[in-house]
Amino acid sequence: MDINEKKIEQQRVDEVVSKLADKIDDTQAEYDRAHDETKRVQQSYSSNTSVNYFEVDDRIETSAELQQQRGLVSRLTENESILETQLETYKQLKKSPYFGRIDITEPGDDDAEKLYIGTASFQDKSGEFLVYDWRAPISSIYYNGTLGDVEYETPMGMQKANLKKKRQFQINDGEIRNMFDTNETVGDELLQSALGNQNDEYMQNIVATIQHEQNDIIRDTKSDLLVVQGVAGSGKTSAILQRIAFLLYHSRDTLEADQIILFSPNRLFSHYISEVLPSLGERNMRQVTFAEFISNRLKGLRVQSLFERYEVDDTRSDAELKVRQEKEAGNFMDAITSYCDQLTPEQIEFSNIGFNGEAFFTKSEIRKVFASFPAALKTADKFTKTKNALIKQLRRRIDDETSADWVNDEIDEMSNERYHDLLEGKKLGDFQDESAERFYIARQIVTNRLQSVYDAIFNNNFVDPYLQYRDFISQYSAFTSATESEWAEQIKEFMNRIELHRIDLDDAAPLLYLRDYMCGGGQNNTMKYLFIDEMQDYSIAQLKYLKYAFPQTKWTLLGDSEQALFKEVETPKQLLDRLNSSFKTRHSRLISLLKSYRSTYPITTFAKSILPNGDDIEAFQRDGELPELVITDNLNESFDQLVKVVTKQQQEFGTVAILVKNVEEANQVYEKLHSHVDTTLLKDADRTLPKGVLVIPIYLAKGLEFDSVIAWDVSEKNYPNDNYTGTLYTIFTRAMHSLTMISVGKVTPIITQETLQTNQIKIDHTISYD
Ligand SMILES: Nc1ncnc2c1ncn2[C@@H]1O[C@H](COP(=O)(O)OP(=O)(O)OP(=O)(O)O)[C@@H](O)[C@H]1O
Repeated sequence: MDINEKKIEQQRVDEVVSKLADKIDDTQAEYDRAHDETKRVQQSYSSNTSVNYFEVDDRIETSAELQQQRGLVSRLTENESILETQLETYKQLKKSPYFGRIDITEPGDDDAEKLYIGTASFQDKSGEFLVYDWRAPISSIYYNGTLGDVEYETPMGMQKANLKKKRQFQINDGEIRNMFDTNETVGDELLQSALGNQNDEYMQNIVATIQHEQNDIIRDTKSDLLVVQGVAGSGKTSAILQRIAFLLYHSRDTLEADQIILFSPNRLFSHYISEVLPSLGERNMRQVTFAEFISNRLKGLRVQSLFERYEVDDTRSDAELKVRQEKEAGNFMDAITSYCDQLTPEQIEFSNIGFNGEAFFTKSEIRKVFASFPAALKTADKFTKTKNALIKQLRRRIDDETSADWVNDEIDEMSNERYHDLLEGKKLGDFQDESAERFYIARQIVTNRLQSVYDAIFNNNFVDPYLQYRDFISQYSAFTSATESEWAEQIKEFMNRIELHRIDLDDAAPLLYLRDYMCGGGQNNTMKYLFIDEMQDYSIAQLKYLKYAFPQTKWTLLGDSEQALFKEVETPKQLLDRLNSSFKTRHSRLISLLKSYRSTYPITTFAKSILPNGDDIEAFQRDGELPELVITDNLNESFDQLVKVVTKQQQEFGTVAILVKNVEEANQVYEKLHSHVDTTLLKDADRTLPKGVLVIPIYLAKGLEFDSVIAWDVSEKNYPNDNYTGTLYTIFTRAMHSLTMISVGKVTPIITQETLQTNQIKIDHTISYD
């Protein structure tokens, strides 16, 4: 490109950077002022709380004043945090103000307008946009349009324009490192350079290089159910994160970050992606793993995690697997719905509500209340009415108790502070006289004492969901592929686990659904968007439960049917058919991503060769070494080779991940390795991903990537059949730059002779790195 052109662009960058510097100074001053103000109010707030509370009037006035002050402090803090975010955004922009430029003409106007696009928008004092946010409607031209006539969507409808030029920049610390004009979505040069970098502790945002098909996912605002089937490394996770940032911008008046929930595969992954949204000036959405979410709702029970389940999967009997398959199907959940709809009072497993070791409400009292409502009402409505009736009875008993001696004694001995706390929210004039106030306080005391009874009613603890689930299964079992005795055995096991306060993953979603649907609870109506990454790891029953739990959400499901661990690979079509028959949504859309960006060309080419439909996957053209396969005669030799490979890889790469099948293997490899090389063994509970040499069971490495991957023991013994294709594929595709496989003896049949002969990999029997 013309040297002069680059000079002109650098001048513009300098101007923008200088204006940003001014803006940073102004915002910093404003922030400092806001901070001082908050501090001042907070100080006067704490001195106000120490006034004396002896006189009734004073007491009540203080309470009202305090509330007002609390409101003021929270408004000031909010203002302060807005300024802080702005400051952070301007500082980021100053380093790299933009990455793209588009020159467009509007219909009827021949003068081309130059628009610069960056991670956030920036206006000068006159209000002129020096940088457009990448999410602004007009910026979509940068991602979608090729030169010529283009259209972009605005709140007022589609607009036309003519795209004259598209230019890309790489700007670091205010210096243009690279710039070129392109007609593509985003030219390969920039992408090459982004992908050539070494792996980082945190995932990076990709806004400068978003690809056309990824842009479709990011900017979709119409679908209620958006399903993305994307091959490994195709940018699914990246796309969801930029999508969240886009939605927060697009619906900024109506959508908050905590109305978005992302179900992620594991905690390491949560940490790995945690910086993407802040780097775009947005707050993180809520993030949770499915096991965490379920455990929260089943307090008191230890829910089996997906990892624990993988660990015991090999030991499951056929009967267990058959029953499990039934429990994971959509039909099972549908049957729960009908079962609950038809329950009679006699069939419901009520239990006593206790207090101080005695029954406060007996189950027969509760059943009687329940049965008093019209049979035609929905079961959940009858539950709500039952709860209201019980709460009414509880209130009456509270009123009766307020004049008890113990209550009077407690008031007399109460400190002023406590008295004041109990008066919280009351205003001057709310009480007629002192005895009314005393009655109010007495009521508060008894209410607090009986809080556990109230909680038990509120939380539906007057029904035993486990016995109810057992009853449901005993009715359901007759109509399934498993025999009644097979079911009976599983129910027994289920009840045994409950005794030990444990529950298997496949029982958790149906049990919760039964409890919540029957009692009419467990729904979150404020959440607006739900994202599920690695959707292939969810059963339809689990998805159905989430659909019930978040009825008002739009769904984005992402996954790769080929990366299903420890089960046969399901074709995308099969997976989608299952989803479609369960999610009867009005606007659903399927987007397929077939291009893989993460790994080098040779790694992707090899990895896809083990898949039945691998030919559909397109490898991004990035050079690298051929994957290497080391075959040894025995375990000891394999460990020796492992040490050599690790030592060599370490010289070149920041992270070397040894990916293994399960915890047992992880321990074994770690034990052998750590005396030779500094090694970290990663466990389920780990939340951060260190650099260096790591040993990780594959299910913990889902969604992650590493500079160099060593696939441990890819032998026939370890991966005997097609059930492991998805597992191996997931392992291979974690590698960004280098992949080495070590096999103790004969290689797994998943890597076929044909693959081995087609010269896409380097095979060594005994390799030496001397
Ligand atoms: N448009 C892009 N620009 C730059 N980098 C990209 C782009 N798309 C994807 N990448 C990079 O490719 C790698 C894989 O992306 P990501 O993890 O989002 O893929 P994925 O489909 O979720 O993968 P998997 O299913 O294998 O976990 C990441 O390093 C990501 O930064």
